[in-house]
Amino acid sequence: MKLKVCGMKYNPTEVAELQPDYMGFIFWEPSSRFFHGKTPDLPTTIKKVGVFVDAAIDEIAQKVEQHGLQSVQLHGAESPELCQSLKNRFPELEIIKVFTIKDSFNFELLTPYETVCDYYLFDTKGKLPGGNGYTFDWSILEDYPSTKPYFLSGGIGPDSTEELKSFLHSPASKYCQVIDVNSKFEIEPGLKNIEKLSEFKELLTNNH
Ligand SMILES: O=C(O)c1ccccc1N[C@@H]1O[C@H](COP(=O)(O)O)[C@@H](O)[C@H]1O
Repeated sequence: MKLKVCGMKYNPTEVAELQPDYMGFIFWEPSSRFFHGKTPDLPTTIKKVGVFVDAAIDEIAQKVEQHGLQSVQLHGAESPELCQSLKNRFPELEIIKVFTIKDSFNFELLTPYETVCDYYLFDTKGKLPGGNGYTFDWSILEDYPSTKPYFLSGGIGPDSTEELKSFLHSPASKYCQVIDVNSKFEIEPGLKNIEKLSEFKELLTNNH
């Protein structure tokens, strides 16, 4: 099982030393984890993800080039057309389209995105577009109708380990490829708790 650590701000270099598979930088200004400045160079084994919320395609494209992003996480109501345009401009770019879940989810919403994105990411619906720190009922994913790999996200923290272990051994996780963590591994927004992340990574490695 792969790991994405999102919301880099104050200590990305220490996070990179843990060798997660993905590291996310939030390019949505209202976020307390908004990243400005130069992103660090990362080992080639770590994909650099830019997180956007309803940004214009030119802004996304500019950030892809400026920061050498390998992936973009589209966390708003981005259309399938926007995803397709990004693919046309950057054929190698991984496109992760986010869908938020509350008590239930209409999986038909995925259909228009099946051919235009590489991954889905399931997060919990909350007041903010992301980074709310709440989990959703993962058993909803028992009805996942696609074969596209997905990221599991939303409020996953050090206390989620037992629940996560049981999810990862259930059929609902068949297409789950990445566990995405953010606010629950922080000392303050954007400052990640390296010790807790290291323990969590160990758990993921030992379970898959
Ligand atoms: O973290 C933020 O501030 C944020 C703002 C806008 C869009 C996405 C954001 N974070 C993403 O939200 C999910 C879940 O985070 P959490 O575990 O609930 O804190 C994660 O993918 C972050 O990338």
